[in-house]
Amino acid sequence: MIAVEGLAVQLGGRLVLEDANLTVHPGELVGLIGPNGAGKTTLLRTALGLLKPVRGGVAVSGNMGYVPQRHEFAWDFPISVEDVVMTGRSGRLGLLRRPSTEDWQAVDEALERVRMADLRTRPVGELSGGQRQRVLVARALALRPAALLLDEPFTGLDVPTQELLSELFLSLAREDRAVLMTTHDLAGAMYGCDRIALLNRTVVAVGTAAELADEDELWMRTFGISEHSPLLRILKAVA
Ligand SMILES: Nc1ncnc2c1ncn2[C@@H]1O[C@H](COP(=O)(O)OP(=O)(O)OP(=O)(O)O)[C@@H](O)[C@H]1O
Repeated sequence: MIAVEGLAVQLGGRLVLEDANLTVHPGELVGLIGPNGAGKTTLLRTALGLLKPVRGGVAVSGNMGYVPQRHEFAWDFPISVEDVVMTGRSGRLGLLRRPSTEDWQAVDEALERVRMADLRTRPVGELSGGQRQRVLVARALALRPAALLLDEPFTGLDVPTQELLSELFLSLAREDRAVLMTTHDLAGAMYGCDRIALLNRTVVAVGTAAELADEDELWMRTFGISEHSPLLRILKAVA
């Protein structure tokens, strides 16, 4: 479970998150959405222990896997798919220890899970955007996490690839993991997630697509859009 409780985080002398509350249960995929600067990355970085809250906190039961934005990874580094996934075990490995049979088993499992086993010896620089995203997910899965944090996994991907990944994330959740994903693809999140959390300095609302689709005021306030925004119609269509 991922439990965000009364979370307040200050950056550069300014409160960027204030009294944020959100629970992600094992088995569910929750989409964290909000405008630029809403505090999505700040919330994830706090969950990872990289930022210290001024109040409240984020509690995670069990191992946590983190999938960073694709552009944060050095794809031109000459390294194979399986070696990148093995770096997900490095917390366990220590810097110098050789991978054990159990480490390789975990890597094999993770590669199978994202359907990348046949490309395991391929240099990562030769992969497509969708394949790279799968590699990053496998790397996070290599630690066999109970919770998974995904930071904007759909950015720059075509619609069929987004849909395949969305199915993958949902099935990873169904295997009893708590999965929290940030995204700017609002329609995709409404369609593909179990619940949506609207964030703008705090968690403004949490609910299923059906529960949130008709809350025009809420969307207008959170995203600063007008009542004529096509987004409002799109949300109703996908809910
Ligand atoms: N190191 C920093 N120092 C001061 N302010 C920061 C710092 N990092 C982020 N901020 C501010 O914190 C707020 C939240 O930023 P954050 O990156 O969490 O938003 P986000 O929702 O992830 O945005 P985006 O959708 O653009 O990625 C923003 O107003 C941002 O300017």
